[in-house]
Amino acid sequence: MAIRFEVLVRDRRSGARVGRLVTPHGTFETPMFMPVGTQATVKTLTPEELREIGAKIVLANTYHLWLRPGEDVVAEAGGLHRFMAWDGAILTDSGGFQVFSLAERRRVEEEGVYFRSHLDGSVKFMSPEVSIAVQNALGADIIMAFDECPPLEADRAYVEASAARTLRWAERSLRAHRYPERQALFGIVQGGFYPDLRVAHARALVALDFPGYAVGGLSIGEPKEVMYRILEETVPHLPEGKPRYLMGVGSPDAIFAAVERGIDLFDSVLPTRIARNGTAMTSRGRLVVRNAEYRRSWEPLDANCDCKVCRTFTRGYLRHLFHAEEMLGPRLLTYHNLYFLLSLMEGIRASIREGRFQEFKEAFLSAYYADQP
Ligand SMILES: Nc1nc2c(CCNCC3CCCC3)c3[nH]c(NCCc4ccccc4)nc3cc2c(=O)[nH]1
Ligand SMILES: [Zn+2]
Repeated sequence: MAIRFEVLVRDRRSGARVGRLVTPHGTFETPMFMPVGTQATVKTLTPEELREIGAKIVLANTYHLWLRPGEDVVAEAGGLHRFMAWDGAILTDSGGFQVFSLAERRRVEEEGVYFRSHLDGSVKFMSPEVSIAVQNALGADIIMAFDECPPLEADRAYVEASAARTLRWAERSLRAHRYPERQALFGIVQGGFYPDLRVAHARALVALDFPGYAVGGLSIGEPKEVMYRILEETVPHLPEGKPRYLMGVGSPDAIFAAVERGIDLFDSVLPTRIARNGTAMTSRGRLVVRNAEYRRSWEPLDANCDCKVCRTFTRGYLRHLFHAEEMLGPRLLTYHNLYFLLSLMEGIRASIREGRFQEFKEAFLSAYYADQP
């Protein structure tokens, strides 16, 4: 078994649960947030810093690494873990979503997707077989089936046809997978915002007996209530004893809502992306360090955070770094934002264990969104 998962504690008032996920590169408890390291690096941080902040599993991207440096190069280095010197767990996305969100002029066929590389404009072709071969070469502990995430504005007919094709692609992904004993292949549930299509797709994927399941096709601009409703309709049809991964979600409110609907794993570029733009996530909401009000502020980013950044630097200094365009600015905010999210996950796990998840959620969200309308 490439991975083992077991539910340790169930919340009595919601679908929230604490689980334990065992991988060849470490064991950790869920719910868990997975920092995104698209091009084999969580931007600006070293693997040692990732360990310091408590990261247990990071994401890398098939699409990017296939185009550059090439999966053959990474394989020659001994695989992703050796290449990036990260001995924790790694999950690679299948590249489907990135083709649809990055490449220009793409064409989706039964065979796969033709598109132009965003790097040099050359014509490329990606399919379940190509995606799985690349993910097998990269060597991540968890890999994803090749899927299509339909655009937000797709109509029911398109979504239905796309989900049916994604199901056929899921079967092709399973057949193409060469190392099921050491890389766990997760299926990805699609079906747009149509509960009946979601349930049918979930059941069909469950019949294929994947070791874990992702809920895809969400967090693409739909209202949060729509996402929450789709989770309510979909998650109950996924096996209780297998991990559930909600793709592309990383804001505190959405994380809480998804945890209480039974989600175990999350990923988002949000904390690292806004950090590089100078926005910190703090216990009292977002804080834009560039603001003039912090020019002479000698307090930490977050008085309730015990991370190295909050124990060492002040808001005034961080504001200066961003105004001076010093590279230390994005580094320090990335370090803090990931620490903040990873400690939020620790708080969620503890609250589920102690039967006070709802209270923890209300207290955290009222402080985090206090000043916002
Ligand atoms: N295969 C697949 N991947 C999806 C992803 C990518 C998840 N992160 C991958 C990492 C691997 C490397 C890159 C990312 C998604 N990300 C989002 N929303 C993110 C929205 C967002 C965008 C920017 C900022 C914040 C939120 N929805 C997603 C749906 C799917 C999907 O159906 N199928
Ligand atoms: Zn901090």
